Amino acid sequence: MTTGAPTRAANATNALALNRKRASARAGTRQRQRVAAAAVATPTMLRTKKDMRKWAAEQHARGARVILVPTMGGLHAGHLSLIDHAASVCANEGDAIVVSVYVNPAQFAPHEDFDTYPRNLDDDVRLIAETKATEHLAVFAPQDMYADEEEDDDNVQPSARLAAEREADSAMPSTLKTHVVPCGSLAAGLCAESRPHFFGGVCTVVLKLFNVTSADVAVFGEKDFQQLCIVRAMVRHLDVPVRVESAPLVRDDDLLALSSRNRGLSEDARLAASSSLPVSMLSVSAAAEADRALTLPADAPPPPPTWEVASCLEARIAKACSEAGGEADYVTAVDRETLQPIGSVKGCSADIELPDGWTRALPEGARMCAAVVYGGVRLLDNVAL
Ligand SMILES: Nc1ncnc2c1ncn2[C@@H]1O[C@H](COP(=O)(O)OP(=O)(O)OP(=O)(O)O)[C@@H](O)[C@H]1O
Ligand SMILES: CC(C)(CO)[C@@H](O)C(=O)[O-]
Ligand code: BAL
Repeated sequence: MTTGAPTRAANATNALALNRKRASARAGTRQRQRVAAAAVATPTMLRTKKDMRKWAAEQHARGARVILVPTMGGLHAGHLSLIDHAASVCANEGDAIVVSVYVNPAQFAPHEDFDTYPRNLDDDVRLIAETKATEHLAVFAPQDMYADEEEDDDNVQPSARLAAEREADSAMPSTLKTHVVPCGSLAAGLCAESRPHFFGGVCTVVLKLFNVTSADVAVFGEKDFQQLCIVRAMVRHLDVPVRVESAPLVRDDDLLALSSRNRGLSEDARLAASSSLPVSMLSVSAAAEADRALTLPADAPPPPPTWEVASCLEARIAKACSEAGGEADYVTAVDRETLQPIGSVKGCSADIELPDGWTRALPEGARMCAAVVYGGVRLLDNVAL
């Protein structure tokens, strides 16, 4: 950045400090809730769709709502913040929370990390139990997610059933003939470009989870911003009777967005990632916030065109990441509702000279989204602009 750099740097530092303060306040809230609910029992384990449906029916029969927190396991404080959000923001007294733990084969391409994705159900259940989020807490870790119940009736030999479950749990099952594939611009760019199969797999399993859990409310994290937008759209377009709630992105102490895949980073890759991706993202976010508050003299030059500002910010983040050894899959400023890019298709130089207050050219509701690969691990981040 060229002009006003000290102010922007100070703002970036403040934003980082604020982020840490918020994280610690959230941890404090969680701690208080744990103390308040210290007598709560361990969660109910549900391993089949049938058991899940029975538990949900029992909750509804006593007048409670079912709040679903879908995850793929490998739980960390980002996931726990969703459970906190479910308990402290979404739930009324007596409502039930079910956390699903399922590594969904349908959202992985054959060359992706399905086999090595972190799986440790015992640890996950322990962490969920420690939240003591509510008295009515369950873990749904299905062994028969893609089993076809029409075919899978009581006459099926146990060995055949086991084989079907293994298939369903280890690869995209050949029996799955119906998929939910989101179309349109929300599912056209960002992650969909390098993972074209991804959102079809996500929507298929999320709709199945909504149906099997009979969820009234479901909580998703803003860390997976495009996923959240696509799930919201699916619910609207297919009239799914579930209220979708979102919880803010949670960062680790080194500011990296918490993610199950972070545990695949080597020490060097972790340092490279944390020193470039979140720092550059939070800096541009802080710069945009500071510029909006800036009072410019009447004779100040007009800001450059929107596309140029957005492209320049993208280029600066991509440059910071690549200098640290990251490989940007995308760094794209989008409208937060439509996910339409607001930069230029061609992009621009990271070093372009721009006047004071220049990020004011950005439209309301712009969001910077990025996916960057460090040491073979693909990390997501996004910030408001
Ligand atoms: N750091 C985070 N802050 C807020 N929500 C998060 C965070 N990490 C994950 N979530 C949310 O948790 C839910 C389950 O995500 P998932 O189990 O895929 O975890 P993940 O850490 O995102 O894993 P991955 O490494 O595969 O991206 C999603 O709604 C996701 O947005
Ligand atoms: C929503 C989800 C649990 C579906 O498998 C997954 O995509 C995730 O963990 O974000
Ligand atoms: N949270 C994203 C899950 C995935 O990458 O498959």
